[in-house]
Amino acid sequence: MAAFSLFSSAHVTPKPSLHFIKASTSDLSKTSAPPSQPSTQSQQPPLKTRHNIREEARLHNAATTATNHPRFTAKYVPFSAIADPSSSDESYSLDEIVYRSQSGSLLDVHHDMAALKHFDGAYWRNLFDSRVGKTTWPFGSGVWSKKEWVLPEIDDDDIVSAFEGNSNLFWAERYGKQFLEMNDLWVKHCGISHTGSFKDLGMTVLVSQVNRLRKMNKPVVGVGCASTGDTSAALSAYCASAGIPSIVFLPANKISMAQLVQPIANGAFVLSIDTDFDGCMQLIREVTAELPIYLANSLNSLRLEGQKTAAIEILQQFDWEVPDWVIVPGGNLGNIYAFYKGFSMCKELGLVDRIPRLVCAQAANANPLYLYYKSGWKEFKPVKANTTFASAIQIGDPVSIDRAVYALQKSNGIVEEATEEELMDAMAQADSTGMFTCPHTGVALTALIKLRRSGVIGSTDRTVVVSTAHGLKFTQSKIDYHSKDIKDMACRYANPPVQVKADFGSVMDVLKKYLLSKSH
Ligand SMILES: Cc1ncc(COP(=O)(O)O)c(C=O)c1O
Ligand SMILES: N[C@@H](CCOP(=O)(O)O)C(=O)O
Repeated sequence: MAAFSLFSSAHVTPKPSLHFIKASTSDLSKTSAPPSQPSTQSQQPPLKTRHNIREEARLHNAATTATNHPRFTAKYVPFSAIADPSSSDESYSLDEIVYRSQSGSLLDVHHDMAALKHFDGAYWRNLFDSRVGKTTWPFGSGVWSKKEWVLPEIDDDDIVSAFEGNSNLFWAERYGKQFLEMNDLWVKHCGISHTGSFKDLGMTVLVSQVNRLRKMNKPVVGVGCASTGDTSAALSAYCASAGIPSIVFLPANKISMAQLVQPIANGAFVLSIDTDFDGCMQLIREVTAELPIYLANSLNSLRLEGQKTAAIEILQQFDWEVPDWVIVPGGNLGNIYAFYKGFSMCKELGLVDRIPRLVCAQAANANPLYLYYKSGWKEFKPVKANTTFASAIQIGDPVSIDRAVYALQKSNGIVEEATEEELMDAMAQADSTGMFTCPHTGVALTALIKLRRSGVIGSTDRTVVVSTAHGLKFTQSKIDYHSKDIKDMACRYANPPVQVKADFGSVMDVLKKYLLSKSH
């Protein structure tokens, strides 16, 4: 009770106003500089006199803030109005604490596209390319290197970043040739990241905005999420780095040990709740409506602004050539929309002339989107999600269902599903060619296998599979598979260790047998 009274004065979430609140004059002075090329090495002070990269950014911004460039801005609009933002006058400043529109629909971050269009596609391509691989604050991050398209108005000093993004786009040469007769297959390793999943891309944006809100004395005491393990890991790491309290709701016994230990190690307040992810999501929504805890799930559209940069990055890594297909595993369904948004902004702003076809891949044990797609988008029914090795997508009532449908319809997309055996076999096959994938990537690879077999994806189609988490977070599933310790699963690609006596003869015998099996 005492704890409750602590919050009573800050208890009420400020009422969303109908109109976008213009930044105050003091805010204006904080707005980002117009896009400019980062200083070259020779313009920088010699290493000895450099303070730190935040200070350098401050000095640089002070020197380059000019008035003859358009000011880039962004605001929340109802998701239902994204196709035609002028059809609704409902909008909110990103400095408001609001997650839903008046009618209860999702929100979207809408950028002032007219201002961004003052620069042509070549300008943006060159600007983004010029920032890759540098330590210039905050552009060393793959997310913040696209700052003008993400959170254009945030002060560089408020940004909380681990220089996330810029993840490896891996040419899956052997996997493609050996299993799929493909020569242009790529895996975007979003899991090779600070906390081991793509969630870092969105969380740097959300926690940076929270940092700004707290400096503005907005009522945000902590940040909270429901999670299947990856969102909570990212939230707790970024909050810990900024000194902001984080609160995570986890479904008891439904996430991997490696994921569970991440928020614990980063000092989050961890609630293990006897329900599933959908139950935790419901609870965090109720709690964040009552307490000054900012909601960090992808229901909050800020997250998707960071996640969309993975799509821009893919185009950049292909030297702005557009792949034919991008396959993304889907759970709460924010990410598939984030990819669509990244690609479509690149098209609208002239960086590329088309967008790829998107495939969303679900586990058959948690497949509400797949069922909806198969019904011809007639009727959406949430499902009770069953246990799956792809535990991070064990979600039956995805919050971003409308976003996902929009993304798929606009990209001539497809939804596929993977059984437990299919996803584990696909993961094991990929690993056997040198990757170390997570089961969710196994779901995406299964979608690819099915679409190749049916001829929908051709052998020369340039295809990107999005790997969403690091395999090291899911070692128990690999141990079970390679021990052939999974009920009703053949584990056809298991590679268990060979027990051998500690004498030369026994070791030679097994080695000769092995070498013989490899010699033809
Ligand atoms: C590893 C992993 N892959 C895929 C997903 C699916 O992403 P989304 O919820 O945005 O559909 C999640 C989270 O849900 C995840 O943690
Ligand atoms: N896989 C997610 C589930 C929640 O998704 P979110 O993108 O809405 O936060 C997780 O790791 O928690």
